[in-house]
Amino acid sequence: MSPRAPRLSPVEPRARRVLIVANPTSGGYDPRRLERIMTYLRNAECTVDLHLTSHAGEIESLAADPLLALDVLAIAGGDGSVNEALTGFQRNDAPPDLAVIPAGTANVLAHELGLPRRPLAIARSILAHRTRPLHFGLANGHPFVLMASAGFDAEVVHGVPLSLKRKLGKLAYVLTALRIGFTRRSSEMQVDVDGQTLSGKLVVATNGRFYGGPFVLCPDASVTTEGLHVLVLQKDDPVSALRFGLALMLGRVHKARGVTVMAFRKARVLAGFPVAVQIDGDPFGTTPLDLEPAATGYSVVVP
Ligand SMILES: Nc1ncnc2c1ncn2[C@@H]1O[C@H](COP(=O)(O)OP(=O)(O)OP(=O)(O)O)[C@@H](O)[C@H]1O
Repeated sequence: MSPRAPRLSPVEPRARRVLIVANPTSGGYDPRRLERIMTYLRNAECTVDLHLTSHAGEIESLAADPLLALDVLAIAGGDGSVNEALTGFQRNDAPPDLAVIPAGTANVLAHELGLPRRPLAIARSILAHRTRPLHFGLANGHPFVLMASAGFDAEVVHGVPLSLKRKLGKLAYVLTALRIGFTRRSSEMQVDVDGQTLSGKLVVATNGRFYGGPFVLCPDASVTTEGLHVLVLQKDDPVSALRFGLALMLGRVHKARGVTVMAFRKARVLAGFPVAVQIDGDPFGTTPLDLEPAATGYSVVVP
């Protein structure tokens, strides 16, 4: 028996044409969950298609297609897959609204937007088609929806083997941090923030509140509000890293000793020799790093 169609009031706007693009390699990919979402949508007379990616970069190309003719492009994947969609939208003059079906390793954006995980609730929110602006930042001109950072955490993102990430999920990051944390060479970075110069060992430009899942990094930030914040951490030795890690788990890292937090419009991160950079949980080369908010946001479906 097919699942019951979600009920909507007649006045609510409806999504009628939906394309779900799923990354089958993402951490929590579940084809049965997608099937159920599609059944709910079809029962509510919505035209829905499913496209499974076969390689990285495919979501970006699809999202850039000006002939998509969709109400909603729903990305079933993690934060990296959503990042690809935003990158594609940058080249699309009339992008559809974005929806996110959370299925990644950390899914920070799902926490930011308070997205549901149950298929019926996801289908309901897509059908109801209530949207908010999704603001994002630019790192060397490339979109990031959650954060861009340089230093130890980016080295971990660069160093975590994909097979370990698939097998252990978030634990793979902890093990990689322990593996490299005691032997790495730390580097001092200079951060020029709106004309002010700071220095530190780890620099995180964040568009949202959360980091690494449900952990609050910057309570004043929100992906649905314009603007970015930067956190500069003065130390990254193993003891300090542990202290900051514990503060993060308690949602107090922004108040920790040795951490500077500020809202900014333009920032530039420089180092004596190249330091690893990550955006939205994926490797993104090395410093220098130019950071700024994007001029406009895209519409994203919210519950
Ligand atoms: N079919 C595919 N094969 C290989 N890589 C893909 C494919 N489709 C998308 N990708 C890439 O996989 C990267 C990671 O995927 P995604 O973010 O969806 O999952 P994740 O890594 O488990 O989650 P998270 O980013 O939350 O940690 C994306 O940046 C995307 O470019």
